[in-house]
Amino acid sequence: MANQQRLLTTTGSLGPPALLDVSGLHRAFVTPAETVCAVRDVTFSAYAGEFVCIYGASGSGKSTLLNLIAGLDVADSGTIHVNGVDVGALDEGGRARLRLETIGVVFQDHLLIDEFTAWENVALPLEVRGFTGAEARASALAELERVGLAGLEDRLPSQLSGGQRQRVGIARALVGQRRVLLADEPTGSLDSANSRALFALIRKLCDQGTLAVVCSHDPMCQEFADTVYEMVDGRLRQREVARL
Ligand SMILES: Nc1ncnc2c1ncn2[C@@H]1O[C@H](COP(=O)(O)OP(=O)(O)OP(=O)(O)O)[C@@H](O)[C@H]1O
Repeated sequence: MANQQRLLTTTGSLGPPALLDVSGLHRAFVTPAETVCAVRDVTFSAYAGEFVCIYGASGSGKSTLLNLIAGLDVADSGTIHVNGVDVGALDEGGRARLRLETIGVVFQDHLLIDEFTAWENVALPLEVRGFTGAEARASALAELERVGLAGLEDRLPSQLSGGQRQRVGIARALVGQRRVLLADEPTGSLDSANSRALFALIRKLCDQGTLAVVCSHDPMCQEFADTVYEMVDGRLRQREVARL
C-alpha cells in the first residue's frame, strides 16, 4: 500500500504527504577520546501504512537515528517532520507530547511496569493525557485485543511470555491512535517463532495504517517490510523494496 502511495506521489498525482520526513540529519557524539559521527546526512521519507526496516551492524547508528526521530535526542543539524510537525522546533515538553499523541516507541526490553496489569500498563499514556479512567481502560482493552491479547488483560507482566510482553509494549506505544511506531530491536529477546509472530503483528498494524520504523539485526524483519534500508557508519542506503 505504502509503495503504491509513493508511486502516485512521484508521478505527480495528488498523493498523501509523507508521515515522516527526515532531511540531512547529522548527530555526532564528542568524547574526550574521539568524535563519533553516529548519523551522517540521513534523508528519507515514509508514509502511513509503510513498514520500514533498518538493519545494520552494531554501532552503525540505528538507535541514534530512532532516538532523534522520537525526540529523545536532538540532532546537530537537519530536520525531522512527523505528521507535518517540525520536531526540531519543539521544546522538551513538546517532544514529550508528540510521543504521547503521535509516536510510540518500543525497545528490546519491553519496559513494562511490573506491578501494573497488562491493561493498566497500556492505559498509562492515556491517563497522562487526561483521559478518564473508564475511557483509558476501554481504549487499553481494545488495543490489547488488536495485538492479540484479548483475555490476558488482567495478567501482570511476570505472568506473560516474552512475546506477549512485547505485544503489551506495542499496545502501549500505539494506544490513543498514535500513527507512528518506532521499534528498536523489538525481537532481540525473542526466539524465532515469537519473532516471526511479532513481525507479522507489526505488518498487520501497518496494513491498518500505522507507519512502523523498525531497527533490527534480524533478517526476518526484511520479509515483512515494504522498504529496507541498511545503515553503514551512520549513513542510510536503501537496499531493496521487499513488497509491493
Ligand atoms: N551517548 C553517546 N556518547 C558517545 N557515543 C555514543 C553515544 N551513543 C551512541 N554513541 C556511538 O554512536 C555510534 C552509533 O551508536 P548506536 O547505538 O546508534 O548504534 P546501533 O546501530 O544502534 O548499535 P546496536 O545495534 O549495537 O544497538 C556508536 O559508535 C556508539 O558508540
